[in-house]
Amino acid sequence: MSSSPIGIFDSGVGGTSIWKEIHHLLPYESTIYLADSVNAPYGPKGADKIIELSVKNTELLLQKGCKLIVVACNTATTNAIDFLRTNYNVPFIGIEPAIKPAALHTKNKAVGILATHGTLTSALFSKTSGLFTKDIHVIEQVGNGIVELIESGKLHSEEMKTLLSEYLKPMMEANIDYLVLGCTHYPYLMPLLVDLLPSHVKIIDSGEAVARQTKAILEQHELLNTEMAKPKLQFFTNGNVEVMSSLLGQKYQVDYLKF
Ligand SMILES: N[C@@H](CCC(=O)O)C(=O)O
Repeated sequence: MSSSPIGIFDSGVGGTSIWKEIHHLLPYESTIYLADSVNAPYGPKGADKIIELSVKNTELLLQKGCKLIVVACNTATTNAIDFLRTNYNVPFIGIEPAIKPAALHTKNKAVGILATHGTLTSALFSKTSGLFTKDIHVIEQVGNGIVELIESGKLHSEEMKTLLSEYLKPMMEANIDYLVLGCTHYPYLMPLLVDLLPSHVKIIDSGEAVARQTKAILEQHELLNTEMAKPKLQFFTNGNVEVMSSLLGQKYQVDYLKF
């Protein structure tokens, strides 16, 4: 039904960066967001476990009546979206690292990508990357520890700055002019990254593209909400409510839910 909510899930709070883009583009759509923080990070887990967790989140969103599901997690998309699309009869929107625009626009022919182990080792990522980066130096970096720090409320910590400096060093040495953020937690690092990187480096993520794709698929299925009324915005976490509230902004209510 077109008035039903859009369901969104991530391994934790990171996907709220995608929720913000979706809500900005589609302000009349009701949404239900699930942060599976108790199981974060998904990145180091094997594909079978990531599929199992994605199924659990999907089934809960479907029980809550969602008309479309956004997998607001690169790791879950690259490992589980094919399984979800095959097994559930609802449209799914996924998110993948924006390697294509970076590869098309880099002048230095050098692009950095920061993502999880699960994303960088996935078949879907190697396929996309292989298609667009033949003559480009791609510096891949696993963001070990970043998601854990964000999930524990240490976004602006010294530990985070130290980790990021270490991860960006080889990229700066290779003179990258694009940095691709391949994890939905990472847009929250933007102020830190801007401080650490030279000003000519462009930092890109896929958030806006996901919002546009969500709109296009809703239109295609005639599922766009036609009522211009105040939407119902629900946020659930099985982890720390305060951490999520501080990232999202205090005007939104976050509830604890065991799932
Ligand atoms: N939100 C993350 C998941 C990170 C993790 O749980 O390791 C992503 O987009 O990949």
